[in-house]
Amino acid sequence: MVSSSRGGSESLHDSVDEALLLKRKSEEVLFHLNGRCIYLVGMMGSGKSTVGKILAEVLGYSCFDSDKLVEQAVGMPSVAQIFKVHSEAFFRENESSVLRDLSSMRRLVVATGGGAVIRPINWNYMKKGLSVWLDVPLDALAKRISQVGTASRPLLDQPSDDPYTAAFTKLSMLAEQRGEAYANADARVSLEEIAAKQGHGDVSKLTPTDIAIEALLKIGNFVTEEPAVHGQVDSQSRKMQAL
Ligand SMILES: Nc1ncnc2c1ncn2[C@@H]1O[C@H](COP(=O)(O)OP(=O)(O)O)[C@@H](O)[C@H]1O
Ligand SMILES: O=C(O)C1=C[C@@H](OP(=O)(O)O)[C@@H](O)[C@H](O)C1
Ligand SMILES: [Mg+2]
Repeated sequence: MVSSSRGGSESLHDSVDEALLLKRKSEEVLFHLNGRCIYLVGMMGSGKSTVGKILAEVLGYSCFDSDKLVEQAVGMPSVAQIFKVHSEAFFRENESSVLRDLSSMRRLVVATGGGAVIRPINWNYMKKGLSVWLDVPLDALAKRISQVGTASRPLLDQPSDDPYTAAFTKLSMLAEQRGEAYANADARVSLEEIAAKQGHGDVSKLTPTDIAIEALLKIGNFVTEEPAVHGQVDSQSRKMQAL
């Protein structure tokens, strides 16, 4: 579990509170999910792989990272190498095959690659489950990526004296090209909204656990508002049963 940066007993209480909140929220959504998979979408560096692991753990789901599955399928150690030896188009074909295979499975959290949203066929696969967009301001993405480096992200990997500005410029171009593609997701988790709710407005203070809690909240809103799914009881029927 990722704890906040505060120290001593305050930090311990925060961690316990977060863990309890995560558990409670996951129990609330599990019934309505009825085994459906969760697909995390969002730009490079938005935290899909990191938050995916937390969500899978609390939901008792398995976590898969589509980039890793493409590496396995192709038999190469990194996405960067696949782009270099083959091409982006080859990577995208394999990414779609991986998403197709995953779409017939249940109880998975899938951290997709940032570009998975651009192919309509991938949405056919992801719509078998529930998709969640991690919406992170470009400035925060560029800061994260310039800290960890771009070696594993070939679309951002250009030599530069100013890694932050280089990442920011390229991410802005990609965001423009991808337009509204991320907004096809069933639920949106906005880091700006979470930071505003916490009263500080600083997205860099949000832990992956904060984001996972918000994701469960948004998933909960989606699943309780959708029409009843076959074999499931909708929220109205549950209220009636409780009377
Ligand atoms: N909430 C967060 N705050 C700070 N750094 C984060 C947060 N979430 C993820 N990171 C870091 O940002 C980088 C990108 O995260 P990752 O989960 O790999 O994103 P994605 O899979 O969306 O590209 C990683 O180094 C990760 O440790
Ligand atoms: O946005 C993209 O087009 C890409 C995102 C990467 O995944 P992450 O979003 O996990 O970094 C990876 O699939 C590849 O480098 C291309
Ligand atoms: Mg990732």
